[in-house]
Amino acid sequence: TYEYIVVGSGPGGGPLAANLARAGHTVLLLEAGDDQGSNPNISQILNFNRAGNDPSTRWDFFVKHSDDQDREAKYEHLVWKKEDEGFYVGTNPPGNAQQLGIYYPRAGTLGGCAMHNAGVSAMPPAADWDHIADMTGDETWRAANMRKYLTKIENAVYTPNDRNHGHSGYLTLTQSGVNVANSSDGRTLIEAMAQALGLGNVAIEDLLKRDMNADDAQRDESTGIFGQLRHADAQGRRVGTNTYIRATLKDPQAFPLTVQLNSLVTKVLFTASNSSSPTAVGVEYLYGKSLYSADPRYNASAEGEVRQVFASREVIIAGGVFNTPQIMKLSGIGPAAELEKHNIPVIVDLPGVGARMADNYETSLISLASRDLINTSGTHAVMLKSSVAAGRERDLYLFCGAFSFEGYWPGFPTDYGKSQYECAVVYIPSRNAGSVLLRSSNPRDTPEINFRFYENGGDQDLTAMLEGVKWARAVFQNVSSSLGPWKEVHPCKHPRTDCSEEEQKDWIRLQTYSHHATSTCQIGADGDKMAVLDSKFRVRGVKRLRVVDASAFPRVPGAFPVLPTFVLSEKATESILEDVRKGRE
Ligand SMILES: Cc1cc2nc3c(=O)[nH]c(=O)nc-3n(C[C@H](O)[C@H](O)[C@H](O)COP(=O)(O)OP(=O)(O)OC[C@H]3O[C@@H](n4cnc5c(N)ncnc54)[C@H](O)[C@@H]3O)c2cc1C
Repeated sequence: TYEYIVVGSGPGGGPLAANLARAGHTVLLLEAGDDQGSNPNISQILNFNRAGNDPSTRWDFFVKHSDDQDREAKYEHLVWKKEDEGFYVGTNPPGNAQQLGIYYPRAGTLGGCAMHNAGVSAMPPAADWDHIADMTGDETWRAANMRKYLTKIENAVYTPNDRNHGHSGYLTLTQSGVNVANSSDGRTLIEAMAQALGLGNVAIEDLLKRDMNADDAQRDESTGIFGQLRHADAQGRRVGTNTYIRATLKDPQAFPLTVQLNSLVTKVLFTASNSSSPTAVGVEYLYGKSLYSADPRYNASAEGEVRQVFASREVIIAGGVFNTPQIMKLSGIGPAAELEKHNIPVIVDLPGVGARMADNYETSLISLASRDLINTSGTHAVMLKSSVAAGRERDLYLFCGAFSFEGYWPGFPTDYGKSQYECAVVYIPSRNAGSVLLRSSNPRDTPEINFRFYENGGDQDLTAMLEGVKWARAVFQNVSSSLGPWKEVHPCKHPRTDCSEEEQKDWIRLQTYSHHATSTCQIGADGDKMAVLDSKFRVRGVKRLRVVDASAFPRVPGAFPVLPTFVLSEKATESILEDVRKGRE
């Protein structure tokens, strides 16, 4: 028995477990994967594409983007399983290949997806935090209050003298900054972008030092070029979940944290399933390597050992956006009809579990210069406001550089050679139309995941994304140097230059990808039957159970969810410790 059991070690659960232990509580952190923190594919942030393909951390999910079979079949990187068990990627599969779906990577490892992501670290607009305060009436969610969690956890080495940032937290943030401008070709392109933004003779170095997380009242409306921030140190080593957990484990006398790896939690244990207020008392898990079928090393005949462990204070679920709702449903918390279909006894009928999933939409403009680009390294960000931007906030986040990234599939990304340059376009406002449903009651099966892209507000969203693409295209066309003429790879494939807006929108609609899913166990208002959590992360209808991960956000926070999830973890720590102080159950 431990005081707290935390399930999952990503940016939600990992720091929370460490924080509770640092506050003197006994904590068991259960993680389905193992520790690859010393594997260079994982530990060096710029190896993120290698990390995403590394079988030692990879969890392969295959999802749908819509309910429309024809549309799904046109996705250029659709994944199939061949007869020889290998993957085929494309729209013309060999005979007898089985359609798996659209690849959506997750990391099943100590540190969660913060161990294979690109590490881009952006605070959301104030409106995203204020939305939670407005919905729940809990004023502690106001953006003005949430800033303190960022300054507590961050070590903003890129801005050492800025007192509105923190410099002693566990989360080192670095900026790709001026390196990007060190090559003449990179510089030429950024200068063309500055020109397109009407920035006149501003020094490129100054633009690349702009802080997208500045504590500035105008921040959410300010557009233009920014340095890309990452949770990594100056040597490019990933910093965050894994490093913070390891640092906490170094002093077991002071910090009573136990990390149990290779432990797939299968359900939460309750006092009595027929009680009027069921109380979480522990979890059941399978102990063994690669027990989840998303793991490429999965072997169905290795069944693992069933174990139980108990919590005297609370159980906290932080399995990530797909696994948290799966664990909740397997435990009897979810839509009653779905649970009954799988013969799972209902503890609480909570229809919001696994519903209203959201994600940022992402597309890309890739073009090939007329010659190889020289010495271009790194990426920078450009934030824009489209014509459909709600209120006054910027709604497009572009990251540009000499790379190609077109979404995910086993073996991603493509490489169009040394002349490639891309601006990836992330659309910030998100829609909640997706779902995570149980395929079966077997905890080793992956759930059925459907994002239902563009189901709500699609035209408006596509208009905004196309504007991002058109902006980047105009930059390429206006670069006055030996780099042109450019050959566009997509959306308007060279040699065509006359694609209509509708054609381009159709291409974007079909080929949009994503990797920032959130909101499958949302915080919501009292009285909202779809709300899964209250504003203190407590699961409604049961006692001593919380969810602390990206599932909890009512919508995707800004353009990139990882930093907000680190912040959320800090807020949850405070809520839990406050209950201890006040002697609340
Ligand atoms: C390829 C990729 C790139 C990304 N790039 C960025 C980026 O640059 N910037 C950004 O802001 N965001 C990025 N993201 C998203 C971001 O990393 C996630 O939003 C964030 O990690 C979510 O944190 P989490 O704690 O909710 O869950 P996760 O990070 O998914 O962690 C969940 C953990 O729980 C464990 N777990 C799951 N089920 C069980 C179980 N049953 N028992 C025990 N353990 C379990 C998993 O193994 C995992 O370690 C990216 C995501 C992906 C997939």
